[in-house]
Amino acid sequence: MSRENGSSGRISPARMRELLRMYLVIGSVNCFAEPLRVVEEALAGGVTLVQFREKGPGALTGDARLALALQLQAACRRAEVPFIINDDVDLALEIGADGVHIGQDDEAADTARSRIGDRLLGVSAHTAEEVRLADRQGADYLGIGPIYPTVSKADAHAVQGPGILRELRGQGIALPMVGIGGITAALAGEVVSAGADGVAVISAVTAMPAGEIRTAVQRIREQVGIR
Ligand SMILES: Cc1ncc(COP(=O)(O)OP(=O)(O)O)c(N)n1
Ligand SMILES: Cc1ncsc1CCOP(=O)(O)O
Ligand SMILES: [Mg+2]
Repeated sequence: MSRENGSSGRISPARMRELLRMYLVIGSVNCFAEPLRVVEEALAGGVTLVQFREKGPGALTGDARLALALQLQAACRRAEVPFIINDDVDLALEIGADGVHIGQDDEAADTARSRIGDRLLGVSAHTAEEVRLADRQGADYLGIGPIYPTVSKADAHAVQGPGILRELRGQGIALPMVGIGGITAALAGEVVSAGADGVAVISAVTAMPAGEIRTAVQRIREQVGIR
C-alpha cells in the first residue's frame, strides 16, 4: 500500500479515517454478479477500502479461494485502494495484503499485530472494554456493529443501533471507527452523524446487479460526505 509520504510505519489515524469512509466487504457468496466485476464496479464508484471476507455456506476454499483473493487484490492495486483480509492472517501474509480484519473470536489482536508488522489491523468490538483492549493491542481501526439487522452474517451479535457509536465517542474513544451491519445509502448519514468515520457494507453493494453498483457506491459516498 502506498502511503502519501512514502514512509513505512503504522498508518496515521487521519489517513485511516479517510480509508474507512466507504468500505466494501466482499465474498463470493454475497455477490449477485461475478465477484471481480463487483469489485471493479465498486472501485469505479469510489470505494475507499476493500475487505475480502470469503466465508459462510458455499464459500470458496483452498486454491479457488486463493485465486479469487489474488484477482480481487490485483483489481484493488490497479485502483490504488488498500485490500485487507478477513480472519486469515496466514492468507494476508501469503499474498502481501495491506492488512487484516479480526473479530473477538479470531486470532488475538496483539498476536495478529506482531505477525503483520505495520500493515492495517482492524478489530471488531461491541463494548467500550473491547475497544480499549483492541486499542492497547494495536488496532488501527474498529469495526462496530451490527448497527442494524443484517442478512449477511448468521452469527452476528445483537443489533446495537447507531447509539453505540455515540456512546463510545462520548466515553472519549478517539480511535478510527467504522459502522457495519445493515447499512444502506438511506442509513449511512445517521451512522456517520452518530460518530463513525465511515460505513462498511456488504449487501448494499454486492447484492446489486453489476450495472447498478457504481451508482450504489456513489449514493453511499454522498451520504457519508464524499463528493
Ligand atoms: C469492518 C468490519 N467490521 C466488523 C467485521 C466483523 O468481524 P467478525 O466479528 O470477526 O465477524 P466475521 O466478519 O469474521 O464473520 C468485519 N468483518 N469487518
Ligand atoms: C460482517 C459483519 N459484521 C457485523 S454485521 C456484518 C455483516 C454486514 O453485511 P451487510 O452490510 O450486508 O448487513
Ligand atoms: Mg472474524
